[in-house]
Amino acid sequence: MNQFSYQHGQLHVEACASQDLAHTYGTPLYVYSRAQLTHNWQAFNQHLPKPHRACYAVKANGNLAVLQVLAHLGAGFDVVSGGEIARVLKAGGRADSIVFSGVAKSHAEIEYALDVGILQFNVESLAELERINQIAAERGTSAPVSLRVNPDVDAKTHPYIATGLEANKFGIPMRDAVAAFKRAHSLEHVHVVGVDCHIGSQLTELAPFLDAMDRMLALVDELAAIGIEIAHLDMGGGLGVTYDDETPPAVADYIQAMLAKIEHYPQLALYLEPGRAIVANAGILLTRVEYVKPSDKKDFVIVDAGMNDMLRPSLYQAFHRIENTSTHQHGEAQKPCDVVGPVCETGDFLGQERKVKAAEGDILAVFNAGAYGFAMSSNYNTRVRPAEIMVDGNQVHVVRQREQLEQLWQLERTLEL
Ligand SMILES: Cc1ncc(COP(=O)(O)O)c(C=O)c1O
Ligand SMILES: N[C@@H](CCCC[NH3+])C(=O)O
Repeated sequence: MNQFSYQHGQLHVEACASQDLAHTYGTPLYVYSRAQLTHNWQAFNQHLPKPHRACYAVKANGNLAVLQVLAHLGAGFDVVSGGEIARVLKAGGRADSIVFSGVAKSHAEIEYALDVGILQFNVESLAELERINQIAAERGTSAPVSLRVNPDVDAKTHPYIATGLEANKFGIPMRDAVAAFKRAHSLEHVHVVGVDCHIGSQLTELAPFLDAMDRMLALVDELAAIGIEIAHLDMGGGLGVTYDDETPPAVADYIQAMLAKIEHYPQLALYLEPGRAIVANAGILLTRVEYVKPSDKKDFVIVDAGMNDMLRPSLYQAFHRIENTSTHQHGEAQKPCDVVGPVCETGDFLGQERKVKAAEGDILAVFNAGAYGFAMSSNYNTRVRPAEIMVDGNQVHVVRQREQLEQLWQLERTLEL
């Protein structure tokens, strides 16, 4: 029997395999599935025939093996730093498939992106536009730019991951958009290829996407009327996944609804930047129970993964399903428990008020951990970050070694006062 399967749309690791993996590779441990990653990618790709395209948002999970799988499948990439460009290239991704987002692109990052020849800059302000033009001029070249416009649409998601409201720092306000495009059109060393927006992450309804698209298309019409032709309409990422009981639209419905809107725009290529929807359910986090500390109202299940390994629950009060993979633990606990980590913060928890029955040494699985899991990990509390492995059929590959405490300590010792 295959030890790795997909149940309820999520990577499922047989109990004995979880124990083996935890034993062999140590905990905390991120486990990714190549098959699920491939499946998720295909769901996007099959509905986006050329010239449309999906550019995977590297920030969700920048593991080189993950990027390599996607590069082999012909993915484009959405990046937000020079480091992410370097990773994509290292993993075999094509420079001319990269869109570069982010509000604070530095001189060095713009130079690097121009030198490797990316597909487009998603420009977030007039000041950035001028900087790109100047750097392109110094290099005797012209930069492909798409202007990120803030459509002022409520994405109905957690406020920290809503990006398309006027109050957010992202993009150029819609009322300034036409003037910004005129300016871009007039500059000698940039050429306008597109218009872009990204309204937020973990969206579970279609309406905000379509609302934003209507506003973007009205802008495309307005620009056409003054002779500025737009080739790429980049609608960003944001499609949500089921962590608990959310019911986000299916990928096919989401894409088809968008393509229907541009039916009468034969010149437009639709670009999407999915992150979470590609990797979230392709990953789990395995963690070992260190102690169980009873108290009157609830128990604390203290595990070896903390907020430095998996920040989402602490930062967004995000829900991740947690299961005990140890076979002797059947049924639900009598009392609710908080699954908490080793970090010295009260907000260091993976789950609260759960009914996880657990004992010291058990291995718990935290589901849907493939997106913004390892990617947001840190060395807080001078803790080492976990290893990452990828299962490919019944084969297991270590795709990032666990950091070693000795190395971390060594680094500390080399720091000079
Ligand atoms: C510009 C941009 N594109 C794409 C994404 C990916 O979003 P998601 O992982 O929700 O698909 C993000 C993150 O929210 C983003 O800021
Ligand atoms: N880090 C967020 C998603 C934000 C993506 C960046 N715009 C999360 O874990 O849900």
